[in-house]
Amino acid sequence: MGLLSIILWLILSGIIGIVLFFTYQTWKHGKYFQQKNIPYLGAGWHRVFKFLGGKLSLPEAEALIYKEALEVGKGKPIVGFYDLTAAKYYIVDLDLMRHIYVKDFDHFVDRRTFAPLDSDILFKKMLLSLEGARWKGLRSKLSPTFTTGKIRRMFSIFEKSSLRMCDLLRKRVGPNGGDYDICEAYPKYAIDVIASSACGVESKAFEFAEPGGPLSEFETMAGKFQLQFNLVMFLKFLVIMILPKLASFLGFEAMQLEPQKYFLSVIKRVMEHRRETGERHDDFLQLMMDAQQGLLKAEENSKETLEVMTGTEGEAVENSTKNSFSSNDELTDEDIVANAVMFLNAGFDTSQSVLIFAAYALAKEQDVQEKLLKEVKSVMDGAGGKLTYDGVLQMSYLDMFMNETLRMFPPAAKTVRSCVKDYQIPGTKIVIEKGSIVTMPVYGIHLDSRYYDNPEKFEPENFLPEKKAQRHPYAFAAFGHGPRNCIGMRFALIEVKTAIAELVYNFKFQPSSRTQIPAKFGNAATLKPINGMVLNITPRRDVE
Ligand code: HEM
Repeated sequence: MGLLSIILWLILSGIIGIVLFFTYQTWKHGKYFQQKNIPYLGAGWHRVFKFLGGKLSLPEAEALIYKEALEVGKGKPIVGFYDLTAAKYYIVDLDLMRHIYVKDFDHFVDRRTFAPLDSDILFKKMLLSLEGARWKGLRSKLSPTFTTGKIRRMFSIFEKSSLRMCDLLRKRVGPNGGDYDICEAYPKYAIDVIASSACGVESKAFEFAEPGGPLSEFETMAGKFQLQFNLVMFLKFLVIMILPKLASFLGFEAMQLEPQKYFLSVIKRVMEHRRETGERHDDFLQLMMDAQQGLLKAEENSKETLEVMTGTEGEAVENSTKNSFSSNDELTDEDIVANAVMFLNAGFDTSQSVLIFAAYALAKEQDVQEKLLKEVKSVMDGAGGKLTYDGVLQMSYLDMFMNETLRMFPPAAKTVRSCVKDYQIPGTKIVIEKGSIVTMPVYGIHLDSRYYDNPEKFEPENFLPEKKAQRHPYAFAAFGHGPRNCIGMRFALIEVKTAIAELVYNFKFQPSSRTQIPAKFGNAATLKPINGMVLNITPRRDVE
């Protein structure tokens, strides 16, 4: 037998081995759910092949899983499913979600565990990936930095960056307007805001804005964190999830090492400079440095800090849950740097995603844009054309508009929890065992006609106070819920509202002949259009 034949046999045996492995796992998990009398969705090979063949984007796959889960579940609150890495409980009932997110949170403190790889130097210290008591300690330390008072002090950062973005748009479309791919401007805005507010540095994103020219170093490095799922990435993550030791041996990383090292050195330098000079700034880095010194102690028990910490407003959280957050852990310099990078990463990707689809919705729904303009103009004209923090809070239609954008285009299609102690589903005999993974759909419920009359239609009125009051509060989950929800929610909402208010005040958005309607999604980690977002944008003369 020649060498070529041996290689071919080895490859063939490998493929057969992999197919047999996944087939066995699919069957094994099916048995597991069958014994528990839980409907089983299987591994969804049709979805996997369509996704790998480019026929189904990640968000579309999520929407399909939800649809199939409702069909297979036939009214049951929970469905079993195997995602090629583990068996998962898929929750389709909003009351059960409330239990998992909030009421019985003590059983679901962690996200999905996957051992951080040796190469991920910062990842393992980030709030996003920490677990148990260490996560609780850090969440309690970071919560005072995300209250509205702190965000108000950062407003000048949003304002400055949004004006820079308007200047860029004017340059690109000229005085008479033209077609423009908004996917160039929004990452610049998002990185400019988050560089100043999280890392205490200027991103220079708007200074490096020659068409076709290089991006600033900061923007380039942040861009390297953005994941695009293709076959290679899919296989890499499969190995990281199933065989973390092999992944470490092969030098795989969940988060790219080059930008981790870059941001580590940039932020450490800023911290050293501040310590040497005593210079202070209104940003997260300063707040974390203050927390390290114990200077935020007085605020740790304020009502708003508790709301940020537990992700709840007016929702009952067990006292045991609240109390378990207290921690004497020191905040180290490494913790500060890791979490500044995490804010950068979490804020950069999600905010630009929301802004892209907000602009798309404005262009497509001209009546919505007119209503929004009316509100923005009345508030900003009253302040001499200036946007203020209080002005943004006054804009109730803008608030509804942003929520509707987040409903139809949530950057994260699902949330995940890991069960940390056995949990009996209320009213049933079903026990979710410790170590199991629980998935809560976001995109699916946002498009469910049981919760929204006309879910495919963009209608900010869905968020009128009376409509919200009639709806289950968990039918909207763009920021997740409960103590493990998005800690940056308040910050993110002001950030995107500021940008949209400035843009609507200064420009008219219309579809161009190159606008893809309906929008088609790509396979980035957060919701993104597949081929950019070209819109027709015209400066409004009456505000020049
Ligand atoms: C519109 C923008 C944003 C959206 C839609 C968003 C959405 C989310 C979602 C869905 C989660 C998971 C929640 C859960 O599991 O229940 C999350 C977690 C998180 N987000 Fe955001 N996010 C946004 C912006 C930001 C910003 C600007 C920051 C920081 C400055 C941030 C920091 C975080 C952190 C640290 C976590 C993990 C919290 C924890 O594990 O305790 N996010 N976000």
